[in-house]
Amino acid sequence: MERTSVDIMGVSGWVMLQIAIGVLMAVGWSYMRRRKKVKGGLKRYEELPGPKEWPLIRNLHHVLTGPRPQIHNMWTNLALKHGPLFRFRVPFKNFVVVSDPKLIPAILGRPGLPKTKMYQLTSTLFNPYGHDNLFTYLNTNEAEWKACRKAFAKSMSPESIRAVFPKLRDRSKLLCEEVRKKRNGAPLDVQDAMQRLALDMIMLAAFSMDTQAVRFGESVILDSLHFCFEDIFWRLAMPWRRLLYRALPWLPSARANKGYHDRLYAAWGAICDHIRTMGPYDREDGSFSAIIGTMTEPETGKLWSREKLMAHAAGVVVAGMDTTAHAVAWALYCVATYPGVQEKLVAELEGAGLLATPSMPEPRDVDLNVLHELPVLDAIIKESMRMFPVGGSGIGRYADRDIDLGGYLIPKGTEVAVCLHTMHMVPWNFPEPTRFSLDRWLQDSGSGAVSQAPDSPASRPCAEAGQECSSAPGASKQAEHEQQAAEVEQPRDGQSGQASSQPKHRRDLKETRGEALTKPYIPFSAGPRDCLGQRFGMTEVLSMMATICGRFHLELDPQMGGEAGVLERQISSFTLAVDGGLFIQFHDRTQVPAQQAASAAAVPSEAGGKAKQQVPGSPARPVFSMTASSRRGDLRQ
Ligand code: HEM
Repeated sequence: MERTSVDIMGVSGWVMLQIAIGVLMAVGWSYMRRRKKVKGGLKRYEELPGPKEWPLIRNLHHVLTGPRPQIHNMWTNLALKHGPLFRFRVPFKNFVVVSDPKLIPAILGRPGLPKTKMYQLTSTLFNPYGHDNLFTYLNTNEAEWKACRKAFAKSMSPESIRAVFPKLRDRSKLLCEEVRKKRNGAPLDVQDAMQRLALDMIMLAAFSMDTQAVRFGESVILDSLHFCFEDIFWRLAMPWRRLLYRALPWLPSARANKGYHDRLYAAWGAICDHIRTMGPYDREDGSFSAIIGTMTEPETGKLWSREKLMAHAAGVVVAGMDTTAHAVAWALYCVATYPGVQEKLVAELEGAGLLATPSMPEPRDVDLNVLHELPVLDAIIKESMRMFPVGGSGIGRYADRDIDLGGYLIPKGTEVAVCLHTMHMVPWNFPEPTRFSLDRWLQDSGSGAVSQAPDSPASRPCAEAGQECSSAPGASKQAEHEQQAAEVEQPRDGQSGQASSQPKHRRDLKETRGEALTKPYIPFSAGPRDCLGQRFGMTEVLSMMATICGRFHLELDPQMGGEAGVLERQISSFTLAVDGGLFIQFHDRTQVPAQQAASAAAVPSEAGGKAKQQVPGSPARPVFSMTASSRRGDLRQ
């Protein structure tokens, strides 16, 4: 058949014209839509600064390069290049990364943004039934999150902490005895040792259960947790892994995977049984067991099911153990590594009667009041949590609607990351951010005595929020309960028109809270989803540090390769950690050689600065460790 001149490859000119018009209309519609959205003066997401994209994979190469997952460093380095608000895209996911404190209220405040779905990936750690817990609920408007947050907050009150404090202190002393007996002077993996101590502490405080992990025997919870954490990361990298295990359950790795998960769930189950057998509980009992053991379903009034109890009990153990352990491990690293820091701390502990010496092998017991009077220790912990925030790689939120962030229109569906490491390590938030400096947190009265600077970046947010969280573990925190309750009961956006009906102190809290949210120092996050256990966690960290540093002189083990070696081996895991272990030598102060004691007594005027050089090639010592990576070996088989 003869074709007309406008026939192209068998398609008539008329059809071609219609397609062309269709394409033009689609382009025009999308252009108009964008124009309409950016009408309010907002710029488009695509206009945000950000790293150069490659075809198809976009920015994925940034994640895939490098020997270890160091998401925190990646975000910080990109922020240094592209500024406090930048875009980052991988196939099928758009991110925006924020390190401008002024933008935090829109993300972490109220109404703020919900947590990203990534949090729910961790639910396999807590129970096999898919129940959520405080950590994995995505939205602050979920009734269950509100009820749990309000109820659990009671167990973190100053009175509850005071009641369990002797147990916490005695457990730190037990760890010190074990190390003295078994590993004096030998390299100790402080990540492992502090996980053992933090596990014992949370189990004793929350459930009155004694896991005796500090005895350095086998720990089912720690071993299984390490494996199950790793499984989550492997599932992210290889989403088909779970299906493969289901399809081929006889594979050795599938069997190992199931075995570790089963053992973990059995351990959580044992906690639930213990909670139930300890009941019935007194109405006045503020312990975590009592609170969680009496939680009921709002519809039926029945006690929580065992499965749900398991999700929440496990959630508190996991959230409270790994974070505290790594916070202490990093603080010990700072004491052992940065010049002048240990000497300043020793002088302070000696002044408070907390230093062991050959003539006084058992120093005074740490108590809550004395912990409050140790500004140098407090500053060390704060500075260490600034440079090494354990929730380092980020607080993940999700734009559930189009939002205005810093004058840019962030489209619905974008992942919004507030990386704590980036917040703390960029010069627009902290001058000379890579320098470890206690002076950020201390003021000198002129007489040589130091105290906490009243407007230090840490004290401001807590004091203003009425929390006194990180600096005053034993202080009276009047109205805290009401505040915690107010947080979950009242919206904080000031839009609801309910403000005038609230009691005055609640309104004050609400007003100051907004400002506190714009502070750059947020190791415990900020806003309604900030850390539930921060008061308890800081009490643990302070008492562990005072007890350990009062009894041991610390030295970073030469195998770590000094500061550079440690920084190179950092990994963004559930918490910011050191791959392969963080080895520090613990030298008993009651037997410190004379020459070391003399150097410890010399207090330099300025603590901080660059790390000491380690002596290479020191003699090999027995290594006391059950490091994450040695456990990881199983998984790679
Ligand atoms: C020094 C120790 C600790 C640090 C640095 C820390 C840090 C954090 C951070 C950054 C978050 C926010 C996580 C996110 O949104 O992605 C968080 C949440 C949480 N933390 Fe902690 N934490 C510590 C100790 C504890 C302790 C001891 C407990 C319990 C006893 C605890 C329980 C929780 C819970 C339940 C949440 C979730 C709260 C919610 O979403 O409503 N934490 N923590």
